[in-house]
Amino acid sequence: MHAFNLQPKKLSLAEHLADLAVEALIDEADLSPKPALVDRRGNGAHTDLHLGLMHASALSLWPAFKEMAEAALECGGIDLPLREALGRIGREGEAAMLATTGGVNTHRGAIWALGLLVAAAALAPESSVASAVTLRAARLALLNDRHAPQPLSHGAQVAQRYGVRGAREEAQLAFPAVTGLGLPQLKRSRVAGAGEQNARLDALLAIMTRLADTCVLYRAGEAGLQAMQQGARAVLDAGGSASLGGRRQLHALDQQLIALNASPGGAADLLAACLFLDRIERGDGLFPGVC
Ligand SMILES: CC(C)(COP(=O)(O)OP(=O)(O)OC[C@H]1O[C@@H](n2cnc3c(N)ncnc32)[C@H](O[C@H]2O[C@H](COP(=O)(O)OP(=O)(O)OP(=O)(O)O)[C@@H](O)[C@H]2O)[C@@H]1O)[C@@H](O)C(=O)NCCC(=O)NCCS
Ligand SMILES: Nc1ncnc2[nH]cnc12
Repeated sequence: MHAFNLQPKKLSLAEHLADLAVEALIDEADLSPKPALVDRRGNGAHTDLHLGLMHASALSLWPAFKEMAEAALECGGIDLPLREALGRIGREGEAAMLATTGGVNTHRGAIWALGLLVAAAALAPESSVASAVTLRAARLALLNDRHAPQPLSHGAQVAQRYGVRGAREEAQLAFPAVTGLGLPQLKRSRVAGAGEQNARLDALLAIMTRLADTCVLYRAGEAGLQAMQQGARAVLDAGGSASLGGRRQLHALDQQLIALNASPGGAADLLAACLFLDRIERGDGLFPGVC
């Protein structure tokens, strides 16, 4: 074989979906300036995370996403064996992530959301509208994985204390923060000429206006959640990330959330889900070259 083989590699559908999921995670991590999150500027409200670690974590998840898509293709329908296979692969993915990051939780919520969406996309590649993919993902999330451990996670603790819906319910409801807030805002900002990076920031902010982000609640309580939701609303009301007024509000929100130690990690995961669905919906090279 030639040292430089410039022929594009033919990807299987599962490999292609895994590529799209990892690209969505890397695009989310790189997007800047995100309030209190890790980005190209720095570590936001985090002491144990940095951009290189987010990239390494995203790359470590490629085999898990590929395996989830393969499991869906093999099962061919929404049933308990598929749900339990996804749970097992998801837990293995979490272990690979923790081994890569030295024990830091970088993408737990993203494995859950993107894992379900990758499987849902593989189940019916011809039905790639976001609302259809998220509905299939919800049907998977509603099935009870009998082997799932029941740890007292941050999300579970916060759900008990504040009675909010977390990552599990977001998926079971077909990702309303993504289909009802993030994706519509992404499209609106693009149409308004905001530019791609600003449109993605606006999508993140739209998600933040309403999400009960259990990371924020765990770290900063209800005051932190209120600051996140109201601050995100203020950026959008001031004209969004592409406007000077919006940028001033965004800077203020970044400072405020860092001071409160309130990192919106759940919203960041859902932005990655939004970018994944956007690519699938637009068919960005989804099937050409895929075997
Ligand atoms: C069903 C699970 C999602 C478990 O959910 P649960 O709520 O019980 O567990 P958590 O461990 O709290 O993880 C949920 C993660 O989801 C993100 N998230 C938060 N709020 C929402 C929301 N409203 N909607 C959607 N997603 C949300 C968030 O992930 C991001 O934050 C992570 C950092 O969070 P945290 O651990 O709290 O970290 P820090 O505050 O930084 O901790 P310290 O440094 O202070 O210690 C980061 O990783 C982002 O990803 C939540 O963390 C599901 O995970 C599950 O059951 N998994 C088992 C395997 C499985 O079945 N997989 C299925 C494969 S498809
Ligand atoms: N960019 C980011 N910063 C911090 N936590 C995250 N969880 C997912 N993406 C994140």
